[in-house]
Amino acid sequence: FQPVSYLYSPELMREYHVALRPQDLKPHIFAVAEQTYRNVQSQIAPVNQSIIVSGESGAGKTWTSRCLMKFYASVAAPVISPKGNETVERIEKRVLDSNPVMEAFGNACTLRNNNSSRFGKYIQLQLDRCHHLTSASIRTFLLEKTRVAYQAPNERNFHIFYQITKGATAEERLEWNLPEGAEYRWLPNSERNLDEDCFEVTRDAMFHLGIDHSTQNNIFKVLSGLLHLGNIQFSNPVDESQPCELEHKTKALLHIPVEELLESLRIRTITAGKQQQVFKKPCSRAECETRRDCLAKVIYAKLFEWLVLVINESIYADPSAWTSFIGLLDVYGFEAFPENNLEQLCINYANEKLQQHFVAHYLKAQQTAKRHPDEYAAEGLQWSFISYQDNQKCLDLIEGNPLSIFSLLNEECRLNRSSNTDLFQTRIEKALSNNQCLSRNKFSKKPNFIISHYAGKVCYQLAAMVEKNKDPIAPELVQVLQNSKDPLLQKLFSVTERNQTNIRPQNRAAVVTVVAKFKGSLEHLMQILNSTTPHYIRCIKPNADCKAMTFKREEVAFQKPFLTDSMRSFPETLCRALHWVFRDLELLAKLFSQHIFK
Ligand SMILES: Nc1ncnc2c1ncn2[C@@H]1O[C@H](COP(=O)(O)OP(=O)(O)OP(=O)(O)O)[C@@H](O)[C@H]1O
Repeated sequence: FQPVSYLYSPELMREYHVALRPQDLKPHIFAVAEQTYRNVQSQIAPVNQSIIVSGESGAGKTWTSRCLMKFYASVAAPVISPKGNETVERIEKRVLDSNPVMEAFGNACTLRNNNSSRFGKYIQLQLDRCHHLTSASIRTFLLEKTRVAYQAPNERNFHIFYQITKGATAEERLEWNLPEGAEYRWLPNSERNLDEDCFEVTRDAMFHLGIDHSTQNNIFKVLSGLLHLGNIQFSNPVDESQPCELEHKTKALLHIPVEELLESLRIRTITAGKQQQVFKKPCSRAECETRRDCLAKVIYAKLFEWLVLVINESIYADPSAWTSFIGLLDVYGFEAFPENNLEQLCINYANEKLQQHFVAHYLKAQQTAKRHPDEYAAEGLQWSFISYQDNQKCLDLIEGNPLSIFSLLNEECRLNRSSNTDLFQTRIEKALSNNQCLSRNKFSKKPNFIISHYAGKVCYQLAAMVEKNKDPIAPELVQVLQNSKDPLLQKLFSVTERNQTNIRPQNRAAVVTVVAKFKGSLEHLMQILNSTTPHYIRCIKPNADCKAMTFKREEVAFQKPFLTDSMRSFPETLCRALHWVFRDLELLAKLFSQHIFK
């Protein structure tokens, strides 16, 4: 939590790059980076490489990924600039510039980390025949879009909202409708100033990536519109047949006439009967709020998706221009909050998958090491048995066929059952009770289930989980966005985009659920990872309070990367010994400091 500049300096990069045997130097992420690069150069199959950066929230995954990108931008930089074109930034600069933009829009201050990535990222650095960086591509996973409209206590919205409200010039404030000192409900804890609030860095990077000033202006105006949308508050009408009232008057937002906007938020259109008759029904206050939040989330998610597309266009090259790649994976770490829902289930599922990948690779590496088979045989251990047992059980519970949490969640969505969570809890328990990874917090009144993950137990709340999985958007809301006169919104919600949004089906046609989409994209990622030579970097957080130069042994020991439940029994003697030595030392240290000195 304190930059140590020489640790990541260009000189040190060079030292690892030119070393005869980088592994003989001090352990460093540059040693891993250099080994990975040499693997590509050696051309031994599989030539393509991946570095999987893992660790809990705030441990340093994003920081490490940034350093790795800088390393390759330095050691694999192309010798000449592309076609001598001075107006285009060099590829390595554009690749590095993707970081501040993605972080401004996709990171936020959470309880665990001031700069927490709220999305997963896989970046492929593509190299030509001479192993020079020619291009790159970025794939993102599941942005936590709920954060736009809801921020947990003591957390913040995405950084970009603070950047525009703090960094806009007087003229821009006028143009973007962001008066000085105005208050926004969706901008909590804005009095906290973070390094991540720097607007200039984001703007410069956007410009280098080809997002001109006028498009930037448009983006920031839309973001300001979202902040104003969050200030719209509804109250119950005196006459229930009337739409909800507004607590304060509101002006036109997002280039949508105010009447049109309010109608879409407060009145539901129902099409029913054989003749497809259209009825209009005022929404309850809670429904109005849900629709308002939904509108903000769908806009922000589309904007983020579009930004990734623009960045990709800026760093893209035709596949004929490159021959190999190094992939860097930086996904959100394992999460266990006091309240967990669908977002955490997906994040932890991703981590479970990666852990399985790690365990499989680690075991394979051990298996191929000459001396090992006898050792295992002596202990009566079988490979196939050890590899996956706990991990696989947990994955079976989450995504297995035919019955799993995911399949039951999808079934609830398909049958449009979302309100009775008690019944859903019973259904889960009935269907999956034979899986030892499943349990329940019996002391909690709220319907829930507990999954015993490789990294620990997590209790998930069932309330709203089915609805989140459906992620529906009312057709009226899409329509209002399609009718907006805002050029960016027109682009994001062009009529052809219609099919890609989960418009709430009038009939019960299947919706593509969040978990189905997430599972699909993760499986695709695993296929890519499985076709590469993997390398792992495990980040360890020195203390949970993010304090500079503070190293808490107990907290560090708890993050031990190897001794997960499935690994504890393997290879038994070694792991058991290590595990107990570690624990005994901790215990002794504690006893020593607490009692003996006293
Ligand atoms: N090598 C380092 N040197 C100094 N500070 C560091 C280092 N690595 C991480 N940090 C500090 O820790 C903070 C958290 O790191 P980072 O954002 O990379 O965590 P993360 O693992 O990506 O977390 P999340 O899963 O929440 O996204 C950084 O903002 C920085 O202050």
